[in-house]
Amino acid sequence: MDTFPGKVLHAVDYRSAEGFKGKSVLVVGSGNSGMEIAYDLAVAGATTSIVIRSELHLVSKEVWNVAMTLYRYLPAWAIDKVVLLMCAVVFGDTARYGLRRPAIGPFTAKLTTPAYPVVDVGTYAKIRSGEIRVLQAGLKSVRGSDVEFADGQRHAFDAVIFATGYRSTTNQWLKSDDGLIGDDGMAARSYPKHWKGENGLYCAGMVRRGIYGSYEDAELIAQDISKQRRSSDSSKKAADPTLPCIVMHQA
Ligand SMILES: NC(=O)C1=CN([C@@H]2O[C@H](COP(=O)(O)OP(=O)(O)OC[C@H]3O[C@@H](n4cnc5c(N)ncnc54)[C@H](OP(=O)(O)O)[C@@H]3O)[C@@H](O)[C@H]2O)C=CC1
Ligand SMILES: O=C(O)C(=O)Cc1c[nH]c2ccccc12
Repeated sequence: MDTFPGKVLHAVDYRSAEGFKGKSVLVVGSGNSGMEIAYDLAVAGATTSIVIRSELHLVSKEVWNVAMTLYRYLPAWAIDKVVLLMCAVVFGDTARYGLRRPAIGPFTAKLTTPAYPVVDVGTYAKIRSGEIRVLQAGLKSVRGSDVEFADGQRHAFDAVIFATGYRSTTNQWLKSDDGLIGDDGMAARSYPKHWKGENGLYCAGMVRRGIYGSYEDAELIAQDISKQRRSSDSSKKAADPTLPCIVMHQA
């Protein structure tokens, strides 16, 4: 990227499409961040391309709301069938436009892997109309404003936005050796034994179980803190001077 003359930023620093109107912008990464940023850029009048190098499940907010509701009543494989059927009606065959679906169903994937579906905010309509161009191979090299892709395509861009995801920084600031946090900065132990460490250390939302997973952790932690307060009150001992510490992360 040293020779690239244009603007380069990571999604974390993206605020708006201001300054990108009329520019040719490459978005690298097709998670929820990349797909939302590509939409934002296209609406603002940027000539937008997005790198989608892997399979992904595109869903709509409405379809995913149904999936989350069905979780109380149906097993994951059945929810997958319902979701894929509804998505076929809403989107048609997404693979025609470079959005190939994984073999594993979207709900099974959410429960058993870190992969979360992409919730369409209007990006798909712009891909279908050709307003957003899909590039199906990763970056190979950059020479000046020319970007070469792994499939041999070459295109010139004025700006590149890396929506390539995040790493947890917990281990940079937290010294803990009780095995609560793993080397990757996420929970070391697996669900449902992941949330409570020693000496009032807890973690919430660190096992990639979505928004509802964070909410369950938060409830368990609040109950645990409240239980300890009650037991120290009843024995009339001085309150434990250790304050609880909660590490939170949404991924
Ligand atoms: N509205 C919402 O609900 C939103 C939710 N989120 C959530 O926040 C979290 C972070 O999302 P996000 O920032 O999108 O990150 P993600 O980790 O979800 O996605 C990263 C994307 O970058 C791609 N990528 C990584 N490295 C490269 C590379 N070298 N070349 C090409 N592609 C690459 C990945 O593809 P590959 O799979 O091939 O590695 C993937 O498509 C997720 O849990 C997401 O669901 C984020 C934004 C909005
Ligand atoms: O907690 C989760 O994993 C969720 O998927 C929460 C959720 C429920 N309905 C939605 C619709 C769009 C995006 C997320 C959700």
